Amino acid sequence: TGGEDVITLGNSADLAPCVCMMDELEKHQEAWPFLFPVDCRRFPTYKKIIKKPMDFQTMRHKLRDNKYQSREEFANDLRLVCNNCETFNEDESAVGHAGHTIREFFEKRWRELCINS
Ligand SMILES: Cn1cc(C(=O)NCCN)ccc1=O
Repeated sequence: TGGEDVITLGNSADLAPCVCMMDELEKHQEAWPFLFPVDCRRFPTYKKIIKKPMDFQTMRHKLRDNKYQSREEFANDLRLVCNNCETFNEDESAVGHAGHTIREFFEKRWRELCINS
């Protein structure tokens, strides 16, 4: 009755770095394999092999709908996109190479956005 301690949850941090990163990811030259969910009609085995599909459109919708409780949840969805890509594609394939490029871009830029915010 008013005496309860207010517990502040550190993970409801400002999501501004996520919006900025989402903009940059969608514009990236190597984003093309990840802009929309993988088409399971073109790749019938995808849903069986990849248990948790993720893509940039889905991430953008989660941001819009306030589904991310923290920056880390957002970062982990991007890492899921890249891990799924490595599972399903050869490193030397066009899609596989794009996944490595997007991951390297993300990790470097994410540090810059989060440290200076
Ligand atoms: C992420 N990913 C994308 C594709 C693809 O071909 N996307 C269509 C682009 N127009 C294939 C396999 C895969 O893991």
